[in-house]
Amino acid sequence: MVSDKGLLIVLSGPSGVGKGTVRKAVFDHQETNFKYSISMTTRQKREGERDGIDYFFKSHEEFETLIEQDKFIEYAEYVGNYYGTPVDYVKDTIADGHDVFLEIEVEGAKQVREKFPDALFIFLAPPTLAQLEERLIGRGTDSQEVINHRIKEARRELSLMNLYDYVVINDDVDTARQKIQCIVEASHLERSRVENKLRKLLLEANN
Ligand SMILES: Nc1ncnc2c1ncn2[C@@H]1O[C@H](COP(=O)(O)OP(=O)(O)OP(=O)(O)O)[C@@H](O)[C@H]1O
Ligand SMILES: Nc1nc2c(ncn2[C@@H]2O[C@H](COP(=O)(O)O)[C@@H](O)[C@H]2O)c(=O)[nH]1
Repeated sequence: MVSDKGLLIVLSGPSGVGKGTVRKAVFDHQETNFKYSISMTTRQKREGERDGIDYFFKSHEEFETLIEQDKFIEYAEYVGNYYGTPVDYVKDTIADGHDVFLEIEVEGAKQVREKFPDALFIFLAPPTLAQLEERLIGRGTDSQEVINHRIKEARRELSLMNLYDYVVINDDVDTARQKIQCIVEASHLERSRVENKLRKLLLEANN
């Protein structure tokens, strides 16, 4: 029985689609049981980003040592940098009964699927590629060269959205937020239903 455990929620989608924006809207909107797993990365800190809040910023060497020590649930190289999800935080937080949100790219999500088949996989898609590029430009955090590289990755990532349990189009932040909340709620209800059925079957088998 796993009913006292939290749900692992994986939110993927191309860079700039709005994963962070929508996730913050979900967290701000309701009293949640959600926790956000802060990733580790070797990417340079952007203006305004804080270590331990946006990411845990690591050197290349530090990250590779953590890989050797098996400290990640998943990790991937994306546009020249490593990104990874710390294993201890996720396992402990789920065990404490909290739902944990991961915001990760698709290669990492595939690794999570292998290790946590019961996790919930949601793909956030842009209305169009042109709007995705506009969002990346509008965010003002990356050079045009990096944006071009991210858009190239986005084409590949969009071709893999069928691997996810749900696809939500982020045309409007509040609508996307509501859809994600409904999906999470429905997943909890479904999990309770299956667990109740299992419990009943076990009771019957023991009598
Ligand atoms: N529905 C939307 N309509 C218009 N702009 C949006 C929408 N959602 C997010 N944005 C804007 O798009 C930009 C990228 O959003 P955000 O940083 O949340 O993307 P992300 O998917 O988390 O990116 P990354 O994966 O690179 O961290 C931001 O400037 C944000 O304000
Ligand atoms: N596989 C993982 N991908 C991650 C993780 N943390 C973030 N990301 C994804 O990387 C890209 C780029 O992020 P940015 O902050 O440089 O814009 C984006 O798609 C993120 O979702 C992680 O732990 N593992």
